[in-house]
Amino acid sequence: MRLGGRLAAAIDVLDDISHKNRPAADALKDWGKAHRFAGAGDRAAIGNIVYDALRRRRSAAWLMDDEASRSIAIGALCLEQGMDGATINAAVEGDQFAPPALSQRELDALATRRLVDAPDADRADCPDLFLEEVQSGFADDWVDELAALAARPPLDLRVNTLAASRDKVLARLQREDAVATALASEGIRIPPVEGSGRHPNVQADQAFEDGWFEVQDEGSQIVAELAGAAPGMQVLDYCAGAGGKTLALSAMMENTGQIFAHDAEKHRLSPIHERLRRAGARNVQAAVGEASLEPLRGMMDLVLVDAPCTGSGTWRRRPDAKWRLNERQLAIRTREQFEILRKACNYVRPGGRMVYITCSVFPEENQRQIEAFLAENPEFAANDSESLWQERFGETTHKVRLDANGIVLSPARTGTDGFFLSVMTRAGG
Ligand SMILES: C[S@@+](CC[C@H](N)C(=O)[O-])C[C@H]1O[C@@H](n2cnc3c(N)ncnc32)[C@H](O)[C@@H]1O
Repeated sequence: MRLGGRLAAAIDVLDDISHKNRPAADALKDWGKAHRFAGAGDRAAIGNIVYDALRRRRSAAWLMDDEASRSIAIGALCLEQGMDGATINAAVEGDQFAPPALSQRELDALATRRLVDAPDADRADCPDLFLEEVQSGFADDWVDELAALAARPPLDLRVNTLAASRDKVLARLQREDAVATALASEGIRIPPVEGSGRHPNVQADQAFEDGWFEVQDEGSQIVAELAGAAPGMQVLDYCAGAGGKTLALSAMMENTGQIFAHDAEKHRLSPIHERLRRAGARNVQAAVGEASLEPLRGMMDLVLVDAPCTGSGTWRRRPDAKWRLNERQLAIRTREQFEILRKACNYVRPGGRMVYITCSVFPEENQRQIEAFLAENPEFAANDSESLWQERFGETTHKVRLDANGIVLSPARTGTDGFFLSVMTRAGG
């Protein structure tokens, strides 16, 4: 397929997403099924236009002075792939599968409008509903932070030290421009894709099957490191899900001690068994439902709460979720998070730690939850964020946002997805 056909396909997919309010991955999958002739390169190129248009929906619409699917797809080609109206028109000329060439009105908009002149919320590609949240979280940096959350993400891997070393994995992935991550001690980064390219399918490599690495954003690796799991500990991973953090903790504990991987929903936990097998992790047992945890009350050195959240910190990877999120969903998540904190804290032993994590950048899900929890539970106190960071990452504090009750990671500061972490210690012990 040429650019014109890819652009037409991306516009169809964007229409499908917006008319049916459905996830981008589902719409792309359906398009692929209905167009089996399209090769992997075409699918990747179409996916890039769709995801770029969703990440940069407001800025692309501003540039084109119109918010239709066609306009945001063309705007995304200009913003992310450095094209202009004349280049696009030259590429679609004579292509029967292409959408109509850019009109004079569209060419004029592209020629005269510059993103630096756009209103802040457009430059930030932020939904109006959540402007207050991000402004209160990021203060003067909110436009830069949200713009970074609208950029293409890298592909990050965590080396499983139970099976390989970082040097070994780096050597294996030499051809993929893989480099060691700046902060996470076992992380490897493959840079964001350029143009119509795609990331390598690292999960098809034998090294993945042999358990050498997992796909995990560097931010997720950093918060797992800051949780402070150590060999021999008794750990409850209260919201273990598919086990991304569980696997990181297991390696940090060198396969010793015990991790109870719990989730309220059995189907959420089910992928963990295969992942544990591949990683060679032997210090983890799965636990479904609160009743199974009764014997652990007051016994855990560490309770990890990787809470269900809006995922606003992962908008680079799931930009469609950014536009689907509403205030009701945020309210449901915050209620759940507080209830989970109330329950999970019962398993911490005197002198033990509870670690609260979200992949959200909204203070409502982060700092305010911790303030409310600490006010209700005076036997818990937040650990000092600066010492926590420095113990693990030395003097690199300029890169990270340190609040009284927690640490915030973000694409603009730490080059990671957005994450929040708070470590709280229970009195006694
Ligand atoms: C952010 S995800 C966990 C991701 C996982 N820790 C990882 O690193 O891959 C949150 C998980 O919390 C679970 N959850 C939701 N409500 C819960 C509750 N009341 N108790 C325990 N787990 C819950 C969800 O099923 C979901 O799997």
